[in-house]
Amino acid sequence: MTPGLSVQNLSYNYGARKALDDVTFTVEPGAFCALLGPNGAGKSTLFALLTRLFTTASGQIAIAGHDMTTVPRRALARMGVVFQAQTLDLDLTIRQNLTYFAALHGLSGRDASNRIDASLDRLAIRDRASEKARSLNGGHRRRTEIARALIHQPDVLLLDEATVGLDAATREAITTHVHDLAATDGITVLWATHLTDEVRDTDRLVILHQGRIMQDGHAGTLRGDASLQQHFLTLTAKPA
Ligand SMILES: Nc1ncnc2c1ncn2[C@@H]1O[C@H](COP(=O)(O)OP(=O)(O)OP(=O)(O)O)[C@@H](O)[C@H]1O
Repeated sequence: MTPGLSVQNLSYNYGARKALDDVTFTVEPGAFCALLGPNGAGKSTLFALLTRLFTTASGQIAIAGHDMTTVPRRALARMGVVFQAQTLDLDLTIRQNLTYFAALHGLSGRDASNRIDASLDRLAIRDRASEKARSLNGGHRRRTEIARALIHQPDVLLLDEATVGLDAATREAITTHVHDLAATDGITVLWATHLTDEVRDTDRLVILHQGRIMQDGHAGTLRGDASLQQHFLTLTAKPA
């Protein structure tokens, strides 16, 4: 079966600093994969490579079977992205934000508006569609960004620290929404975080530390009898 996401032997340096060192993992279609790493692990660098903000001659990336180096437009077309930094136009309504994004993907008219409605429904925020983004709280802004990332019906959804700055209840709600996108809609999800409470035992888990993959498997199996928090701290603890 073609993986939803495939990363093979990916390395990246900032000058002399190695940010990613021979990173290899694949995510099966429709799986929720948590990419867990402390600050500086290399998650943002990996996202920059996955979204082609950066390119590297070292290693391969494929999105739903499309190679990022040889057919980048096809690969990018199959991907939805939610970046760490907020990217809505606060002076536009939710619907206007999504319509603008749809147009960038060549979608307009009834097709665009049907897809926008479906995406807003998926994140349970259609009733807020005519409000300006500025009037929404952080959780609803994030939901809008996730809805926007779904308009072109991607196979793979990448989220980089999507819950940053949100309170515990809102983090839980967003995490649940995104788990549902994998479980119900069959979207392959890569969820980058440094927060162990966002990872469920049934999730696929890739632990990244200092640019290298430390562990890759089922979260529940990897943590064993320890809490994931304890397990993660033991793996990534810096020597005093
Ligand atoms: N522009 C840059 N120049 C030099 N080094 C950098 C640059 N950007 C990142 N790094 C270094 O590369 C490593 C990986 O950084 P990266 O931002 O990818 O990690 P991260 O896991 O996303 O961390 P965070 O959660 O803090 O964003 C770190 O050691 C960081 O200091």
